[in-house]
Amino acid sequence: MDDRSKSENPDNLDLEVIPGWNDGLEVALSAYKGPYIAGRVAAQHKTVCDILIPGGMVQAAISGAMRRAGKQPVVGDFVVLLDQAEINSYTIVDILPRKTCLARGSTGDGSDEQVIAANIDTIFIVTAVGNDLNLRRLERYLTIVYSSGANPVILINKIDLVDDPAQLIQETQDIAGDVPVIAISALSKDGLDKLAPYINPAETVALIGSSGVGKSTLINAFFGEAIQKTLGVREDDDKGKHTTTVRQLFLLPNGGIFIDNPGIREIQLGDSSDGIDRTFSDITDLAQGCRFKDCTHRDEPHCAVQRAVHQGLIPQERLDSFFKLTAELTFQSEKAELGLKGIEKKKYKAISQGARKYREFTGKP
Ligand SMILES: Nc1nc2c(ncn2[C@@H]2O[C@H](COP(=O)(O)OP(=O)(O)OP(=O)(O)O)[C@@H](O)[C@H]2O)c(=O)[nH]1
Ligand SMILES: [Zn+2]
Repeated sequence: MDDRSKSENPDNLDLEVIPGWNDGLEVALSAYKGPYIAGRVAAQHKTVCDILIPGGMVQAAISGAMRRAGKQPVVGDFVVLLDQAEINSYTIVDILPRKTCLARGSTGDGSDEQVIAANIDTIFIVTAVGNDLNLRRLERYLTIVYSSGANPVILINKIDLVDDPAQLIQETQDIAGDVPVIAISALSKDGLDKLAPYINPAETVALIGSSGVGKSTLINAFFGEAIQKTLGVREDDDKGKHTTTVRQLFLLPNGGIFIDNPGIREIQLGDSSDGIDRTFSDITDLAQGCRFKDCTHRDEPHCAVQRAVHQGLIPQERLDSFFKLTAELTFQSEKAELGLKGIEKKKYKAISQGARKYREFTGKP
């Protein structure tokens, strides 16, 4: 194998296969005949991507045709590269089908969707005891993860700060359905062993959660040592100096893959009624029993959802959260359609009213 434009191999970058590669991708790639190879995007820069290929890391820009088609690879993508040995370069010519797709700002119709990362299998939603443990916020994150197609796992961090976490875990499990809820302390490393079943060879994981919940601490505690040693992205610039790129995709010792980047860290609710339906499957299931097909579950007669709330089967706060997330999606689509700034004001008014009602209802600040 030649080593043109390949980075120096820092640690065990001697990959024989592309991390996360599978038979389905092999089939997709087989449509390409000729000097094409596959790779996986490890980091995205302004004009080029760092791409893992068997044997190392290369940099490649996207082809003109892809640019014109508005196709932009993101971290985690499997791509097809044109290998132009004669001019010492690789060009990204296609993105192989994405299994999952983490996006923000979607209107649900895909028009202004901004994809942040692709092909993540499992997303750890990190929250922490104390102020951050907000069930409504968790519903929001669950919606994001379901929309992406990845499997959610909820982590309650900083468990060292409470005496008896049982109730917190139960409350969280109540809104989480089948989603695993795991109590951990990134600081004392308590419970970290329970994450292992979700980190499997050739599977890709990522963390989301608000600022301060302990994502960096967890990465250092759980992935840290492993990550420092692997996939150090070092490149030689043309003067032979090393430049360090921001790492975004890491290989774990068991062959698992971990993706971390600022876009994922900053993700907010973006997407798709599909995610809402799954997060609130209790409500959408009940809605089948409403008399009116277009029931809004607010004040229609014979509303099965309202009935369940009155019977105490569904907490009012959960229904409010459902309303809020649904309204937010509608808002995003309206905004995209009309491009009106004025809607922003309407939104903030509605949200602050919603928040006030929530406070009145729960007595929580
Ligand atoms: N008591 C306790 N503190 C923790 C734990 N994990 C993290 N912290 C503390 O929480 C603070 C925030 O942790 P970070 O790891 O920086 O949080 P983050 O989620 O990465 O925050 P951003 O970088 O803003 O996204 C730090 O002071 C940590 O030391 C834990 O398990 N227990
Ligand atoms: Zn109804």
